[in-house]
Amino acid sequence: MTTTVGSYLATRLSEVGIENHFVVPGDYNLALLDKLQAHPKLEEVNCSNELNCSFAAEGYARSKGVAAVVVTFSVGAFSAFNGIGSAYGENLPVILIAGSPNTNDSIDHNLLHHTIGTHNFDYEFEMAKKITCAAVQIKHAKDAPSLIDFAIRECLAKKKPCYIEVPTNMSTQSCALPGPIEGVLYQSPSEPKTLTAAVDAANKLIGSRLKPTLLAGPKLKSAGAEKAFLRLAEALGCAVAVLPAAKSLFPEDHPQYAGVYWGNVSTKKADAILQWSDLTICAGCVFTDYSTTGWTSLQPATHRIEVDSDNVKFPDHYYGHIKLADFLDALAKKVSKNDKSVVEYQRLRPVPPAIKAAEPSAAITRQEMARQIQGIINSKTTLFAETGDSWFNGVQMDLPKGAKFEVEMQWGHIGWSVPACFGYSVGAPDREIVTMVGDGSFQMTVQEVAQMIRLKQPILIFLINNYGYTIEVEIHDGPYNNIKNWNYAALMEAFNANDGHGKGFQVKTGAELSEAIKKAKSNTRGPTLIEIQINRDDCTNELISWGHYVALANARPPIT
Ligand SMILES: Cc1ncc(Cn2nnc(CCOP(=O)(O)OP(=O)(O)O)c2C)c(N)n1
Ligand SMILES: [Mg+2]
Repeated sequence: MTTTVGSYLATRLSEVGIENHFVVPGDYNLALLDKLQAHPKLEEVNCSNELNCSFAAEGYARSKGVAAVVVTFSVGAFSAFNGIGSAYGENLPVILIAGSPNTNDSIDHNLLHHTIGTHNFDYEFEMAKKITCAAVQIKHAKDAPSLIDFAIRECLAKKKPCYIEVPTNMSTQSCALPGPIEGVLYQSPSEPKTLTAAVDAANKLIGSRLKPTLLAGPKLKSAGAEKAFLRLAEALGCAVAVLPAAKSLFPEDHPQYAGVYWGNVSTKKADAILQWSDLTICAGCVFTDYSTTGWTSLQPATHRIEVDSDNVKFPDHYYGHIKLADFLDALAKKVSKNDKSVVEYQRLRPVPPAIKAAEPSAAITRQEMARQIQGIINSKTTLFAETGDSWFNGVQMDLPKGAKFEVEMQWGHIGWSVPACFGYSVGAPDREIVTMVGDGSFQMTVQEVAQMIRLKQPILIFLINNYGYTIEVEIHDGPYNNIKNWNYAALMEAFNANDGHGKGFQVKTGAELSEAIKKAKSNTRGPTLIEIQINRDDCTNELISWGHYVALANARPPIT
């Protein structure tokens, strides 16, 4: 009894939890697409192009935990590489599957279409190795089971993308049947002796400091350590802040929550309490020029314990092969309560300003826009914040219990949010998705709104039209930040054609915005795009300040 390479791959994708795979067909992957589509528990989702396809898979992995994107050789894969770069930087297990030339062609020394016109067809595989944790080429059917299992196992264990190249004449070839999926899912546990040593060292250091705090980072999610982090927070009883890319990973209605720590553009005075603290346990944190506001907010190493996905770093010790959740849980069982930082935080916590509704007929402002968006966020909302001033508007939103926040701050590809929220929604149709995206970003990946119409997704898109690349303006302005304006709301008519239910509104006042939001709420058969026209310089003061420090960091002279 045997199976085929294509069916083997389909079985494995389904067994790891994938129900929808994102595709753009091409002659090198058609036979494979047939095999995937034939699987009773797999349903393909078509995308408009491979860039959006890879971002849709990246978004699906955010809601489902793992994703697959299937493209054709070179012309497809090269665009998909961008979303794979995002998955790598954002720690998301996305399986990139690329159709490739017939295995006889390299032997016959043929030149082929969809290649760079040489006899070497391995360049894509070589490139994929650089941006994935595992890359395999299936050149012989008998190797398919081991190669597919290896690539998927690495992808899931490391929470990084992998690459599986399937020649066009391989999908229908016979190969051995798959064994239990446990052989792919198995991951070695934390090394017990090292775990105990690290927890004892942490407990001792925490006990030696007066006012410890906790900082949540984005890797908490990929490590599945959010609950363990909450347990440690409640065992220690200290103030808890989150990095911007970790917003919503700790409940914002929790009495210990102290805001988003982002240097001098932090929310709720998170920067004050962390700078007051003499030790911060940083769990799953990623400190970059953007997340530290141009390196202005990184605490001294002597004040940090850095708990990463599989290791713990102290100022003077390193402990490897420890899973993040195991360490947090074991430490939660050891630490004594020390609530000094949360007591101090009660003194520092700013009273939220009461933002009054603007004059309904006045020209809409960013502040009025943010006030009204805040008003629709509920426990079922997943808020997507695109690169741009949307980052700062999004980070400042208060999230009720259950609300989630998605941002792509590591890779930062403008336009990510449109295909990503589309893919996320395929994986989590019960979530109410609200996306904040600027006009410049929207122009990059707008086509996937048409796919939202096709799948009747009631996604609400706030398109902030400030007539250009405002985030870039605040970092470093020039003529290149001016873009051609579109009639964005009118796009929905074009995308609907004769069978769609997408709605588009252009709003210039607070009254028009609240009316458009009402109509969006009743549009359950498709997406609603609300284009909000605001002044080019009407941005958050946080963007201006952050942009200033990032520009300074970019401008550092070369070290001679
Ligand atoms: C693929 C890609 N290309 C260029 C950039 C650089 N960049 N980052 N932000 C921007 C402008 C974003 O403009 P918008 O979306 O209009 O956002 P706002 O800041 O709200 O105006 C650029 C051009 C980028 N981040 N990603
Ligand atoms: Mg803009």
